[in-house]
Amino acid sequence: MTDNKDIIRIGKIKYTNVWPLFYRFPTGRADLRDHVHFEEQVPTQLNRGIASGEIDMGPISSYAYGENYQQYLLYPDMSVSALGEVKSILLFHREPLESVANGSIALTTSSASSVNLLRIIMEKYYKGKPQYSYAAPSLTDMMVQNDAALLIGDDAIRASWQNHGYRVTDLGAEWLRQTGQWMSFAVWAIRKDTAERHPELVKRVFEAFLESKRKSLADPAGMIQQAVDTIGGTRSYWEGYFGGLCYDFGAPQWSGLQLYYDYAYELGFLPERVPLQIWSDSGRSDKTAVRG
Ligand SMILES: C=C(O[C@@H]1C=C(C(=O)O)C=C[C@H]1O)C(=O)O
Repeated sequence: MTDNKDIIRIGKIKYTNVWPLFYRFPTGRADLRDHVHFEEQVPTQLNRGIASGEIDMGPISSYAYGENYQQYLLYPDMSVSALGEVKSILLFHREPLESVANGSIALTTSSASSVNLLRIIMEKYYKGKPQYSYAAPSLTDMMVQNDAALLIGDDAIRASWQNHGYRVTDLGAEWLRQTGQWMSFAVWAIRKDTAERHPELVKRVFEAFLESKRKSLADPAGMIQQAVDTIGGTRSYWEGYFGGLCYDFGAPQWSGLQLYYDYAYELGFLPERVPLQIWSDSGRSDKTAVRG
């Protein structure tokens, strides 16, 4: 039985990319209604919130899991991943990447996974260490004093619709080109102490997320219309956007993400090799599969 006092604080990424996992989440269901509370923020805020314990679980930057994996487990079967083009992880630049690699890049303050994916790509494949600075996500302002700008999420989507005249590199496509691998940008992390304290509720929330994913992807019309109404663009744009992302998290995604962590470790961004600790429905960490 779920204790009446049980409540789980769930982070929600403030971008359209996570909608399938939330759009049909059965928030009003009797066994969830008083037990889940959502906090909507950009990824870097959620990364900090879950690390400090203000949030119990939810999607965070995959890089943030790597920084603090000792404290977390990962739900299987849910992520924001792509094999190739993402459409919302975009580097805008004036010159070819070979020259950007020795130039200056403005980075959105909302990202951790994509920022470090960019650093990996620059160092490993373009042999460069550009000068990085953080900036608010405005393409026009970021390009005033820089050779390139990294945007993610809806900021990247909106910028891609501007008549900006820059070259655009989709980092998911570039990662696939260089490695042949998947990339997972967001993973669903649960604090281990939460999984231990509320095993039943953590299982119920897992099933609720999967229900939302299944229903949203099977019948995406309402979600797509809401994206058109709130962000803009056409129905066919959003069909292509949601269709190009993958919300699964299994062996193919694990292998791409493990390579990303291995490179981040090799280049000295992360202090240790990162194991993928997957939650299993006992909710107990001692029964949890460890990969990597
Ligand atoms: C696909 C995306 O993935 C995101 C990128 C993240 C990051 O770079 O840290 C974190 C979560 C995801 O929302 C996107 O934002 O468009």
